[in-house]
Amino acid sequence: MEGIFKEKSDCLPNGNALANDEVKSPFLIGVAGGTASGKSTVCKKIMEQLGQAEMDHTQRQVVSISQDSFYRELTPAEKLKAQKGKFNFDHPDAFNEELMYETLQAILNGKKAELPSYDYRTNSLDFDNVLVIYPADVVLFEGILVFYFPKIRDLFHMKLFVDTDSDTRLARRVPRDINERGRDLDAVLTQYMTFVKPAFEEFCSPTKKFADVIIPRGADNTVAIDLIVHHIGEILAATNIAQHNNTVRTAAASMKRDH
Ligand SMILES: Nc1ncnc2c1ncn2[C@@H]1O[C@H](COP(=O)(O)OP(=O)(O)O)[C@@H](O)[C@H]1O
Ligand SMILES: O=c1ccn([C@@H]2O[C@H](COP(=O)(O)O)[C@@H](O)[C@H]2O)c(=O)[nH]1
Repeated sequence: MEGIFKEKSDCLPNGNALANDEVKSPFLIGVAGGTASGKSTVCKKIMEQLGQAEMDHTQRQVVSISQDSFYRELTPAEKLKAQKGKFNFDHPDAFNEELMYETLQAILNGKKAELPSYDYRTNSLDFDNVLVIYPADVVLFEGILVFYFPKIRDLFHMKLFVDTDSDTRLARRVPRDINERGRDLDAVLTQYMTFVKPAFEEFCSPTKKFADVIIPRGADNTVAIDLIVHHIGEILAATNIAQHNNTVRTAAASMKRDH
């Protein structure tokens, strides 16, 4: 997975072109929670309420990325295990921690990043479907273990934990994995009891204590989402004012120089 980062944001295609060496360092929000707790749905709602969802992705001020893009590539033997539902995708070792850290660092340094999507049917990264992350003002990073790795946890400016009861999560995971991830009922339940539930208790649930905001009931919690959206809106407004002031300063300096 070489070449994930592109050069500095001078290649930014939207109107927010950066002046000279100015770096667009985003506000990074981590969104953790158990499987099927509603992490992606919460991120989607936040994007929608900020008017970002319908925007072309090159123009967005808020972008959402998933920890699934950082599953490490499996050896042939591990692939065989995964196909039989016998590989533990809920253990921290299933992720490429170093790449995740470097990528988030690069994004924080205003670089464009290209992330593969994840194909749950083949248990592998899909480099034909790449999500290009342009420098943004707010970046949401969601996944089951985004608060597990201390080095990564320390990068977040704000940490949210989506706290949905485990029966509800299982009831959502079963139809989702069958309909969207190509699994059968038996495999979903066996994987859940063998790996997903024990790993949630050992690795994911203990990270709730690191959260700044816990969102009970996930996307149903409209009050919590409204408060978070309001906070992000204030960050974006402050960024826009700072960018405007910077543009005015640069224009004034260049007029003075030309004079
Ligand atoms: N509040 C909700 N009410 C009903 N279904 C939901 C709700 N939130 C999520 N879902 C459904 O549950 C499944 C998992 O949600 P998702 O947001 O993908 O969870 P996660 O990203 O935590 O795995 C999806 O099929 C989604 O449509
Ligand atoms: O190949 C794979 C990779 C991951 N999983 C399961 O996915 C969830 C994490 O995704 P959520 O959207 O947060 O549910 C994790 O619990 C893994 O068990 C998989 O089944 N196969």
